[in-house]
Amino acid sequence: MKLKFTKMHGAGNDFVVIDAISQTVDFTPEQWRKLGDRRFGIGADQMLVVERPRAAGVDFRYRIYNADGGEVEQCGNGARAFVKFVTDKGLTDKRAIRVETMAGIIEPRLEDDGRITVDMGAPVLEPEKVPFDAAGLASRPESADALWPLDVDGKTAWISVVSMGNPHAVQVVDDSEAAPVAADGPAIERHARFPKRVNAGFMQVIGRHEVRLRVYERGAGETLACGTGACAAVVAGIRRGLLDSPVAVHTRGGDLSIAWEGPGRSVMMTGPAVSVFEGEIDI
Ligand SMILES: N[C@@H](CCC[C@H](N)C(=O)O)C(=O)O
Repeated sequence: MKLKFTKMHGAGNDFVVIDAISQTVDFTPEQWRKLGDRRFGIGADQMLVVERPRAAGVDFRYRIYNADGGEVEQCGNGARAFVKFVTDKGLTDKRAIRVETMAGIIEPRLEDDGRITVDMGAPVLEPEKVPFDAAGLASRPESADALWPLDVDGKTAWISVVSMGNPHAVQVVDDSEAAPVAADGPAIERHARFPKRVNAGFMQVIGRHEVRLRVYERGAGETLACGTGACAAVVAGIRRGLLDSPVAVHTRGGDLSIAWEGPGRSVMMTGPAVSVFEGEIDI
């Protein structure tokens, strides 16, 4: 079949976005992998699928597939791309949209300056719900957070665990550019203590309102930016007493602004979304 798509990115985290309202989309993991493949397909970190809603009181449903073909719960940069897509395609004229994801309902809003703010919901901080298997580990209390010792190829990484609908392990490093993202990222992603695998964040604190962040993403490898990773890192930094809201998060692909007023409150993420080109592929 011929599939119409739009290639987009949010701070360099790139997406193939597909309208599944006007097209039938029911692909195997192999087909998702082909779409995400940078040599044999289109190439993207994630594929985003826009569908009609299932629940009452929401505008759309959107689904997320990693480049490895697996469907996942949440994608922060993708949520912004989703808003630009449905707006540009004339699928809605609302500026505030309610959208179902596998992780629940999120509420993105198109700002006057073209950036998009997403209410990403409240972070989940209980290790077992991330999920993280903490059995037998002694945590190190740090301000309101608990750091967990994770054995990574014989070294100990002290991590915070946070779910933004999807799982994150965040560690603070002295220099994010020198951090062992390529070496340690895959080992953390598939560490036995994370039964659903995990996104591994490496955060350098620049000041109380500013960090640099690199993320080795579950199912995609290191990306130029990770929206939920930025939310999780800021939540961890605030809980550790290192940061105050709002926080500017510098990634290799651009900047995001993250605000969080504390436990039980939503994390608000603001950033760009860009359309790059449209196309059609045989799939
Ligand atoms: N790039 C995303 C996260 C996409 C999903 C992630 N790789 C996972 O498997 O949880 C973002 O911007 O949040």
